[in-house]
Amino acid sequence: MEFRSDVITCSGKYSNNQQKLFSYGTAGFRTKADDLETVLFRMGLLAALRSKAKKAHIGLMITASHNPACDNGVKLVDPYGEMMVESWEAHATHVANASDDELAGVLHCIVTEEHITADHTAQVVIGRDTRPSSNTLHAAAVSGVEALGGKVVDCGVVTTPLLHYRVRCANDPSYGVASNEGYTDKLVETFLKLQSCAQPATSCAQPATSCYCQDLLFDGANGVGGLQMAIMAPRISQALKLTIHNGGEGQGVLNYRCGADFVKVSQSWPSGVPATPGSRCVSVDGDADRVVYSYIDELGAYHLMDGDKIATLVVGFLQEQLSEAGLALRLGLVQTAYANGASTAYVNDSLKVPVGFAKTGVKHLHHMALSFDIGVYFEANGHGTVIFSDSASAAIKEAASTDSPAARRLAAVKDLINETVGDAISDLLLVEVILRHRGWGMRDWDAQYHDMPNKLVTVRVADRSVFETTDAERRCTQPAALQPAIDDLLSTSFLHARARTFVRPSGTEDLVRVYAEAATQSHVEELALQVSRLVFDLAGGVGERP
Ligand SMILES: CC(=O)N[C@H]1[C@@H](OP(=O)(O)O)O[C@H](CO)[C@@H](O)[C@@H]1O
Ligand SMILES: [Mg+2]
Repeated sequence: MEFRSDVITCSGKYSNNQQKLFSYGTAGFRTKADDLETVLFRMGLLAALRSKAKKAHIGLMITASHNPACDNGVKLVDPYGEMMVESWEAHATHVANASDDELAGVLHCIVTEEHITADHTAQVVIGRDTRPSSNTLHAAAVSGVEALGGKVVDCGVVTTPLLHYRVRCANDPSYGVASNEGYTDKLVETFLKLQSCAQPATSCAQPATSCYCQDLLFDGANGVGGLQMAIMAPRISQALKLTIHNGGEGQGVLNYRCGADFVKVSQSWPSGVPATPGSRCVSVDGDADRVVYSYIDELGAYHLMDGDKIATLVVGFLQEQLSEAGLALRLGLVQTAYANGASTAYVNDSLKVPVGFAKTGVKHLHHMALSFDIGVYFEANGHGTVIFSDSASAAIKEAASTDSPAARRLAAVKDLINETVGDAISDLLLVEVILRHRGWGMRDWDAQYHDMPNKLVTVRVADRSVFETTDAERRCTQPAALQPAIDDLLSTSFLHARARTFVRPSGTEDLVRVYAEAATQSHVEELALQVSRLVFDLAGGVGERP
């Protein structure tokens, strides 16, 4: 293939004039939007090459998720709607950082290494979020795809999970209709079907005694999730009465003091949503791939229901349905080190469902979840979904053709779930199906287990690349002196505090994260402080010592 320099810079319009180095991380490229135009053009080029390599539609999503409105980002999506394979992340980093003169050489190397031939016309499915910069970046990405003779399927302003769905359907029509309406229809219709057949479970045999409440406040983070929900809410109102706040129609600032990330990190109610005792709220993030719930009890106290609470609810439900349907499928949960220890203990000890631990970042969780017949995976921050193996799907389908209500419910639940990636809207509909089925109010759900007090803090160091971890990031191997010092702390001052702590470098920001969990809040505060100081002292902390 030929890469003429005027073509691969769009006659100089997309030149690399930057000193800045980009790195394709856990969430693709993510930084200040002003720095990204050439990167987006080049990701258009790369997406076209990936499409040629796979002879399939490839996805390109323009978003910076929960980051501030001034940021933006891009990530590529592989044919089945999954995150782009790790081996191409290095290609992405090389392409983004090449000088204009180097670029043709870098693209040639990719073509050779990946055995790409010119015979397939590239097809790239592009979506963008509501950020002001997304239009310009979209134009750059389209130009990149077209520069290599590729075709663009433009999804417009969509949630990240909708884009993943569109890519999957474009390559695998059995998954659903490849349009934005197809996604909406699939979720709406399956949800309504499930709500009508989800009778309260045996523990709550009388519908009259159900504590389930149909009223739900929706916090859209002032982003694209609110727009999508505005389309769906009227169509599901007979089963779920959603009131949309922070809806993304331009009245509030994206992700500012609202949305799933704000709610999880600050453990507080989102601004822009009326806070009245007894109310419950679901928050999604800026691109609607994460979801957390909150409620205010009758006494006015705030409660967070994070990704761990959602995961345990889903695992318990699936386990019960599998058993009722007489299906012996291997169900498992995948968490990260950030999962609250009480949630892990609940799933392991009470539900007797195996729990695996993966590194942070959904691609790692997704990969591990594939080892189960039905793999549930969730990050504590609310990003997660359920995936079904082919054999599990076939077994459920077959059982559903008999008159087993549980098997039919499982089959419908599988349709409601977006298996490609965590999907805030699909996940929240699933939560509502389960709560209604169980006849549960928020307190019932919350009572499954009680969170251990915990704290997540950050420390700035001169060079976070000196950190190395093992055991799903739960232990630090470099800097060498750090883990022994942490172990010493745990076996002395915190010996009887049921304490757990770990340190890992962020994959998305220039800092190191310290997580601490213990029996009491004061132990947690002290542990987080002591470990932060160890990091600062032993790993080149910069700025003020914690
Ligand atoms: C503790 C935490 O919430 N970490 C987040 C954050 O990763 P870091 O590598 O910790 O910066 O961003 C990731 C991408 O959105 C998300 O997958 C992950 O859960
Ligand atoms: Mg997100």
